[in-house]
Amino acid sequence: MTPTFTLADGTPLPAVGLGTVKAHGEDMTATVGSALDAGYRLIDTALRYETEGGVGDAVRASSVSRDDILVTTKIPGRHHGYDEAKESVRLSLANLGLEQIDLLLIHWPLPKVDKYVDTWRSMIDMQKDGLVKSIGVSNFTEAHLDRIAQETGVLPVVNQVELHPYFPQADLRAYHAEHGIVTESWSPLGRGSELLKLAPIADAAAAHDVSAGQVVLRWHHQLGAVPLPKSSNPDRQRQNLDIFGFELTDAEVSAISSLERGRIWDQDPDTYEEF
Ligand SMILES: NC(=O)C1=CN([C@@H]2O[C@H](COP(=O)(O)OP(=O)(O)OC[C@H]3O[C@@H](n4cnc5c(N)ncnc54)[C@H](OP(=O)(O)O)[C@@H]3O)[C@@H](O)[C@H]2O)C=CC1
Ligand SMILES: O=C(O)C(=O)[C@@H](O)[C@H](O)C(=O)CO
Repeated sequence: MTPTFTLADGTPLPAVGLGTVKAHGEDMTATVGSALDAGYRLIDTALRYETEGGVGDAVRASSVSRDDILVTTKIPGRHHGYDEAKESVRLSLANLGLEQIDLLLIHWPLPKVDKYVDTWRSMIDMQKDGLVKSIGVSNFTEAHLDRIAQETGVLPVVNQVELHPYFPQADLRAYHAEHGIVTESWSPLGRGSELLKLAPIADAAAAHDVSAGQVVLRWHHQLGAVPLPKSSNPDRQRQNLDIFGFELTDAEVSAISSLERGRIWDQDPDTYEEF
């Protein structure tokens, strides 16, 4: 069984989840189905990915109990605002074919649009109404988190952010730890880039007789973050979940963190917009 973190609202969150940004032509129902068979219990989707249908089909078809699966989805920029957020959830529930969203996130803060506080208020109310179990955010900076805390008194239980060896996010992780927010890592493998071939990662893989991908995902775990690797390949899915049988040394963790050079895609949450 995959270990879990406990969210501030008491919900257990699996320590690794499956990302579902779709490769061209991919059958997401098959991808999520094989992941559930492999032991994944946390599935990350978004209205914007257009993969909610495949995720929901796989969850409903699976022999794994619905209660044991945690489905995350996200409110896109086009649905920021109090009423718009409710419409977003109505669409997501219909796409997923599920009664409740387990973890709902604001996908990006879009500070220039300046509606993320209203969106957050709507999510607080939807949680009270039982449409949504846990509420969190994605791509929020410390300033965005401070603002929703000040204006609503409610902190997110999760902040899902870009995090990989090129961008370890030490300051934001420290803020999260101080405020009881669990860090989720998006693009945890740097999208399977040349990053996986770099010396500190390849050396640790050889030392522990595991793959480079497993080393990077274990590095996330030892930083206290929950990686959401995407793979449609059943062998890599199993490998990406199998990171709890070895431990990186402090020196290996530091060497991997020292690869830091910044965001890969130049998506600064203060300025980046997508709808
Ligand atoms: N909140 C946000 O703003 C964002 C959230 N996300 C979420 O994070 C998830 C993961 O991020 P993503 O950008 O997909 O990138 P990842 O870092 O997860 O990389 C995915 C790529 O790596 C390959 N891969 C998977 N496992 C391995 C392995 N062990 N060794 C080598 N290559 C591997 C995959 O190919 P293959 O399928 O063939 O295995 C795929 O091409 C997304 O799917 C999405 O759910 C992503 C971006 C932004
Ligand atoms: O995949 C996501 O969740 C996103 O927010 C995307 O915008 C992602 O960052 C991307 O692919 C941008 O090119």
